[in-house]
Amino acid sequence: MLTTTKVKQVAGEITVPGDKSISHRAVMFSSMAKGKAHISGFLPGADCMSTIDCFRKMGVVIDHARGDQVTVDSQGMDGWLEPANILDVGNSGTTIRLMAGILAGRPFHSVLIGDESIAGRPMNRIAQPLRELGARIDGRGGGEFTPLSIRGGGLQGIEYHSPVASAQVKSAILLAGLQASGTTTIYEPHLSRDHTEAMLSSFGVKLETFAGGVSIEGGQTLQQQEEIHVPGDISSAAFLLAAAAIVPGSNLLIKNVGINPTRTGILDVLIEMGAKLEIQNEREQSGERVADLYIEHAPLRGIEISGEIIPRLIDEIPVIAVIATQAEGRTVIKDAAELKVKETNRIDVTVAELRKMGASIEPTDDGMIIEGPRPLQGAACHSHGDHRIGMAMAVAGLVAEGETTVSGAAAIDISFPGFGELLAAVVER
Ligand SMILES: O=C(O)C1=C[C@@H](OP(=O)(O)O)[C@@H](O)[C@H](O)C1
Ligand SMILES: C=C(OP(=O)(O)O)C(=O)O
Repeated sequence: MLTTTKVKQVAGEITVPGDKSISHRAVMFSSMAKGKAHISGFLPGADCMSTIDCFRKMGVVIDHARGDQVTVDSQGMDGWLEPANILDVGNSGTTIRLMAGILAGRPFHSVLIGDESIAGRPMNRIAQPLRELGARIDGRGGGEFTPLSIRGGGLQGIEYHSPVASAQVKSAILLAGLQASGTTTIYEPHLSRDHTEAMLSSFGVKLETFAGGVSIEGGQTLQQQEEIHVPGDISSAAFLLAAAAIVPGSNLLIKNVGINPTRTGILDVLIEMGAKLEIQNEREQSGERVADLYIEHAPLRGIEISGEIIPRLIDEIPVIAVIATQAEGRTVIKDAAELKVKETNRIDVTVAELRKMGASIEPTDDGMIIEGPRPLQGAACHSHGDHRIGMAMAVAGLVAEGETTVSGAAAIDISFPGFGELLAAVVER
């Protein structure tokens, strides 16, 4: 259980754990390449540990002796063993969908399962295009749900128009396309995070990105990277930025955060809402933009958030709703129906939990509407097993009268181990 109470200030200089999306890909791509890679800044969260576990089951030697340091030693994809047992992705949507794309190209049989939350998340969004590429994929409910059974190999490139702006869909198809004959092209309605494209490029794979999509030529070999540096996760930084944005008198510096433009919607939103935010010391590291983020509290106003920005802040919406409760006026979040198929239905769960604290928040078909500012009262909140909900409610507790308890806080370890301790270190009571 995590408990928070009203604080006087949020202040300090901190770093946050490594980026989850980039950590997954660092393990995946160095396992696909032949040779040894060292990863620093790796996120030792439960989701990325699930990814490590899957590759170990195929014979890749992965050493994770210290928190954020990982060494991968692989024979390359052609040297992987057909897994003798099921591959368990735990709570990780990124692991199951990207693994499915990778395994679709392997000439063997594999079975992917996950936890209860994964069991309810849609898989035909990847299984159907992977079948078009030639993989044999089946699962419960006509292939929509886990367990997913994959018999891969013999792929042929396709052209695919994705109905959703999803990096997991795009990545699964690109990773299968890399193992197919001919060209694979994927079009997406808005640009989703492009860490797969960026990291594949640093492994020497040629991709062609253009407005609306990306193409990959099959049969290319990944060149092992000796060193991969993972920046701090902007999606984790978002909870601390939100805390500083809503608690009057706050000032916080978060160093070494990834600021890939496909992820910085939260920064655009904070600036538009009126927070004083500075992006300092911008630089490049392992093919990704990195910077230090400085934020000061300032009066906030409600805004509309919709369209192309949604995929650039999709995981930050629960905490954006928390910020909106403290902003003057109405915040409208639209075009975010994808929230319904995350670890929980994040529209319903965000609304239910924030209402317990006295927020004025209405769910809509594709988002939510929040009226602010509203004084919040401490409440008995629940993560519903969703890390981002747990952290969002803990942040809301920093401006609420009385005590806010978050049960099911263990889920926070999925993406942000040490969150409670870090938050405690920057608040002044
Ligand atoms: O590719 C990734 O690393 C991710 C993509 C997003 O999911 P979708 O692709 O389903 O939008 C995001 O919500 C998830 O946390 C991580
Ligand atoms: C949706 C998320 O992750 P995943 O899809 O990998 O489970 C998340 O981290 O908020």
